[in-house]
Amino acid sequence: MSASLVVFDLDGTLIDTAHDLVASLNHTIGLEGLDPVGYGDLTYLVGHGGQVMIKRAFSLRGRDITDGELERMLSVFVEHYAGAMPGVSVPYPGLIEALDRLSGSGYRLAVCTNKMEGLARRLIDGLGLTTRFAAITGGDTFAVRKPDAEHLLGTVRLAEADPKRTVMVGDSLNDMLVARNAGVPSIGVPFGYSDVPVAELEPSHVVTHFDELTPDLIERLLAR
Ligand SMILES: O=C(O)COP(=O)(O)O
Ligand SMILES: [Mg+2]
Repeated sequence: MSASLVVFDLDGTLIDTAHDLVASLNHTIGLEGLDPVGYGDLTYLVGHGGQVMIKRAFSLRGRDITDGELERMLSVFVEHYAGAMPGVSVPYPGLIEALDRLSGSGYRLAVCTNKMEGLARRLIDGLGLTTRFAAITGGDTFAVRKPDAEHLLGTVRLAEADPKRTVMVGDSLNDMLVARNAGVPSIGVPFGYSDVPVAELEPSHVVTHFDELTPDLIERLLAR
């Protein structure tokens, strides 16, 4: 039988990255004289990769940005963010226990994030979590990214698992859409960076704490 897989989004799902993202973004846009963004802005800014985050921060402040400026700002951001990693970013409560529980029951685990793969790997590595994952893919791993089904299906292939035995866990619209597009059940978490309540994104199921993420729940969703 081919392997079963639980795929996690990164920012706002596995790891609370809010403080470090805000610090590095504000460092970056501050160089251009923009007023800092706050934690409340992350629901609009995060989930589509670094470029979109910077572009949206500029638009929040009513400023246009050229492609050349964007490229320069992105490298400033990446250098600052990568240099501080893992900073004060931490796994959400109960995550490690949930990963232990799922691995212990034979599930493979993977990460599918729109963060650049290099940043994602550095963060996951800095938190000592790399060996837990059969695959880690980012917004620049494939030619497409979430919500394109191929980002998730490519992650499943790298993890050598069965898409029919895969569940996606995420905090935002792109996570629910990629799951739907790939034909896999989704689990929403309410503690991330969605701009609407996660239930409104119509995941197959919502867990409010990782204590609720059990092999039994995964099997119930796969049986539907
Ligand atoms: O916007 C990003 O950089 C990534 O966000 P994600 O991990 O929620 O996909
Ligand atoms: Mg997310």
